[in-house]
Amino acid sequence: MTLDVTDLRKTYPTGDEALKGVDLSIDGSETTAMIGPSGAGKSTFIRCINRLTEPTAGTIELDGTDLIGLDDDGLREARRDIGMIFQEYNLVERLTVMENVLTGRLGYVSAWRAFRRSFPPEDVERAYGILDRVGLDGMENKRVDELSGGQRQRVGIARAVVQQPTILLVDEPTSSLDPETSNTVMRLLTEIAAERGVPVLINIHEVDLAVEHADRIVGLHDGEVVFDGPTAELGDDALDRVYRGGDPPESGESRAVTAADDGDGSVGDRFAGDGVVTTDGRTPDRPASGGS
Ligand SMILES: Nc1ncnc2c1ncn2[C@@H]1O[C@H](COP(=O)(O)OP(=O)(O)OP(=O)(O)O)[C@@H](O)[C@H]1O
Repeated sequence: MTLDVTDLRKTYPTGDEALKGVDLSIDGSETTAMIGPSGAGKSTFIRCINRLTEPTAGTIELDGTDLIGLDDDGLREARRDIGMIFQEYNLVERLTVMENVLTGRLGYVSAWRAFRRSFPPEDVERAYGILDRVGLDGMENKRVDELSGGQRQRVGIARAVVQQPTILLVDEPTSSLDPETSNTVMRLLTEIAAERGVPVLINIHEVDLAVEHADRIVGLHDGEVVFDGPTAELGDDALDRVYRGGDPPESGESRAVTAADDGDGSVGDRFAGDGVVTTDGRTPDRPASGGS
């Protein structure tokens, strides 16, 4: 699977230029974390890829197919390949865990089956297997409004994975969760993606989580990529550019110091989001609990 995004631009009708020409290529099965302050354009970028938001200009090629040129049928088919996991889970509250997970198969069943929510036995079997993998075995008949935040996000992961996507796009998966649950969800997400050989792109505020779980970091600032490199190369210069703005490095200049050069603690300990310096790695405005 290869995702090739070229010169992606999005200007909202309000005049907000959320993306100002973003280039990004993802292939293989690496985990890429997209970091950046609030308003940098992270959500807009992910939403443009599966056209929940219409881009203003640019190309988005998934295995050579330009998603921007697709009509409704083409888009529906292409979206099967893109598993989405959302910040607020986007589950149907009054439905059970199993019913929510099976909505991941809606793109594969006929219209009448979709209408009746009637799924072939192999889909149900696949859903059981994935629920087991995300640690929700035995919970398939619970309504999702009875679950904790961490459990809901596991349902969100299972729903995306049952779809058998070729890429996973994840928008702020942990922003409603406490730090420990956030860590568990990130680990689950990256392990499952690796097991299935699927690349994953995760928007995330918390730099400490990005550094711990991602192979590659893309830093957005004000709609532009200001850092793109292996996680080990994310250092102070790069974080300054991402969170405080500033000129991109001149050619020939080292793009970043290594995290190992930081001296008094990890990168994530000092930049937990939006440039706020903390000592415990938490994003200060994150809710204290979400449960697991
Ligand atoms: N529907 C919209 N209409 C108008 N402007 C929007 C809309 N959605 C986002 N924007 C603007 O686009 C810019 C990028 O927003 P976006 O939500 O993509 O950033 P973000 O990096 O995901 O931020 P956060 O981390 O807070 O979610 C911001 O200036 C925002 O105000």
